[in-house]
Amino acid sequence: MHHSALIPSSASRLPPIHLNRPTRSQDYNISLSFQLGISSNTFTLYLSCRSTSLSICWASVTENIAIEAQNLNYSFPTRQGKFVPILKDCSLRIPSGQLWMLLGPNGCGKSTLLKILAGLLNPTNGTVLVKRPKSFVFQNPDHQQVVMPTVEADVAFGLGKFNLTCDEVRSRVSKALDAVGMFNYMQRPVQTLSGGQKQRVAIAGALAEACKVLLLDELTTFLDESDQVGVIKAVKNSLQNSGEVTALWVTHRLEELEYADGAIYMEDGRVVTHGDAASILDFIKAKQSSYSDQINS
Ligand SMILES: Nc1ncnc2c1ncn2[C@@H]1O[C@H](COP(=O)(O)OP(=O)(O)OP(=O)(O)O)[C@@H](O)[C@H]1O
Repeated sequence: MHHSALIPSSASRLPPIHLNRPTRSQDYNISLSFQLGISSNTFTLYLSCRSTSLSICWASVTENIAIEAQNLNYSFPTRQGKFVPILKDCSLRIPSGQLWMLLGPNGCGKSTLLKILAGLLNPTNGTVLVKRPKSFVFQNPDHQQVVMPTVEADVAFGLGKFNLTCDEVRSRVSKALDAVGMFNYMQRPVQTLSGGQKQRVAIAGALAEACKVLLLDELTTFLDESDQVGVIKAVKNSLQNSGEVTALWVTHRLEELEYADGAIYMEDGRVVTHGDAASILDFIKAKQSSYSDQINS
C-alpha cells in the first residue's frame, strides 16, 4: 500500500525528512495518530514512512467528522499461535450528528469493528479516530450498564465521576430521559422495564454523560417490533435534540435503514461499500435479488 493512501488530500504536507535506510529491505508504512484537545478542533499527526524517507504532515480532522478509520486490520490469535484475520483493510468516515448503520452477514466482523472503534479492542494495524466522550451500549439489556434500583438513580450513577451539583445532576438526568422518551419512568424500578425501555435508559445514561459518539451493538435483536421502533426513534430523537451526538448502530434489520443517514455494508471482514442509507439499501436489495435468482435458476 502506498503511503499517500493514509494521508488526507486536504493535509498540508511538510517537506520530507530523510532518514537512514531501514535495516529491512522492503518498503513499509507507519501511521500514528494523536488526538489533542486544542480548542474545539482535533488535529492528527500522520507519519508515513517509505523506504528511505519519512514525511510528516499535520491534518486538521474537520469538526464535522466524528468517526474515522483508515486501513484497519484485526487478527485473533489462536491457541496454536497463529493469527486469524477478522478485519481486512477497513476504512470509513462518519460525519458528526448523524445516525449510521453497520450491516453485513453473520460473522463478517461488525461487532469486532465496533469494539475497535469503542477502544475495547486494539487493531492489529491502521488508524482510528473517534470523538470523545464515546459510549458503547451492549446488545442484551439485561447484561448491560443498568445497575441501580430506579431509572433516575441508574442514569445519575454514571455522573458520579463528574464534579456536579445535585441540581446539575437532576437537570442532566431529566434531559437525557426526556430525549429517549423515558421521562415519566424516572421513579420506576429498572427490573420492571421492558427490554427496549432498558435499552433507552442505557442510552440516556450515555447522553447524560454528554457523550459525543454512541456505539450501539445490535440493540434491537431481542426486542419485539414496538420496542425496536421505540429504541431507534429514541436514538434518532437524541441526535436531533443535541445536534452533535453521532451514533453507529449495528443491525441485521434492513427496515431500520429508513431511520439512518448513512450506512456501511461489510462482508468477510471488509467494508464493501459505505454511503447514504438509500444507496446502501438499493445495493443490499440488488445483492439479495441476484442471490435469489441464482438459487431459483
Ligand atoms: N474471541 C474470539 N476469538 C476468535 N474468533 C472470534 C472471537 N470473536 C469473534 N470471532 C470471530 O470473528 C469473526 C467476526 O465476528 P463478529 O462478532 O465481529 O461478527 P459480526 O458480523 O458481528 O457477527 P454477528 O452478526 O453474527 O453478530 C467471526 O468469524 C467470529 O467467529
